Amino acid sequence: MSIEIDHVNKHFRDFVAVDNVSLTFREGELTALLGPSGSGKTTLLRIVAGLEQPDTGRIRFHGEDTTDLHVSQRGVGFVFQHYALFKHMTVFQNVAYGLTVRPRRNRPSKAEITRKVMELLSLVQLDWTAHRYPHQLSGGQRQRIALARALAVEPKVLLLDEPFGALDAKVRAELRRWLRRLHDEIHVTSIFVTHDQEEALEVSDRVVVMNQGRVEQDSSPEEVYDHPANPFVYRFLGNVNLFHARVHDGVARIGDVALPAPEFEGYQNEQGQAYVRPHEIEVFADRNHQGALRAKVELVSVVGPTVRLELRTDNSEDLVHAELPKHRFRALGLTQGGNAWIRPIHSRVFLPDSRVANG
Ligand SMILES: Nc1ncnc2c1ncn2[C@@H]1O[C@H](COP(=O)(O)OP(=O)(O)OP(=O)(O)O)[C@@H](O)[C@H]1O
Repeated sequence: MSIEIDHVNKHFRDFVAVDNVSLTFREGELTALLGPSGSGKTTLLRIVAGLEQPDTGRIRFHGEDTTDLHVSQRGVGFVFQHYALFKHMTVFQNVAYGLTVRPRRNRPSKAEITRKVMELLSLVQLDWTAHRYPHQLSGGQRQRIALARALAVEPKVLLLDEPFGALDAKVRAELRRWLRRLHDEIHVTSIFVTHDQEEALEVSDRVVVMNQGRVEQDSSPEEVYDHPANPFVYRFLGNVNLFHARVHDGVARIGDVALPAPEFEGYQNEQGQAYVRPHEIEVFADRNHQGALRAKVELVSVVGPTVRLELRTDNSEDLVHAELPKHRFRALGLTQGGNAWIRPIHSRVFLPDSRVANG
């Protein structure tokens, strides 16, 4: 079931929560809606679900206009961050709930419900918890049961709003890999709201980046990370260093370093900003590298196999963040408080009016 959001607007008093958004979610795809708090992700998801009405614009499921359909008629399944299971019901009863409350004529037989619930519980790998109560499960297990419950009614569309938001980092990471594998099995069109860029990049087929109610970028996870559409997306998807750059005839110059910027072929002497990720900064222990800038190592932090450095160049107020493998750091013999030489090896330049190119 594909979903189409067509020129949707939503205001709360004079606050614009969703600003003229048009998106198409393809059948069977898992899409992440990614953005900072307050960017309108949840509001958009609620509009798709039918829990909220848009001021203007239409929602279509598989080409059919559902804008005025009640939530119960849209065939959507939900999992929310705090989607509490019914405490007084066992896991089995929770998952069976959506089927047992159906009117008699649509209700499957008892045997059929049992078969279906057990099938779903084994899909989420929790069939052994069928007779437990929610308080006897971990947070991660509860969210998997919430997902099984959402799937029990065979939704055409699955909507997940920060489903792992309340869990600790390790469980979160495990569950998102699990969700990816599960989605590969069931292929239901799914929209997943998150403000965690790593989660979005790892789980989804497609990432929609939102900011202030608008869509900033709509592409594959690789594209969003490797080719951010604008400075907002660049900053939102991880740490970044900014350098002044002069763009001239397909070349971006950061100090004495010249980096190819073929998209700026034909541009003359434009001033822009070069965005350089910490792992795109080369670090040396000596000065014999063309164009390298001298910097003082202000902070060294070791994070597992990676070393993060904070450096200050002679003529910059801003710190430069660099990241390198621990073995490389050791081989260089750098020390906190000592000198280093740094050189950007890749950048993406944005001109002040947001004209874009790769370096
Ligand atoms: N019912 C409401 N009444 C008034 N303002 C609302 C209402 N619902 C949402 N908003 C506002 O609309 C904006 C967008 O909210 P929304 O929940 O969609 O953002 P979000 O991107 O999902 O953020 P978060 O990640 O914090 O949940 C917020 O500023 C919020 O305060």
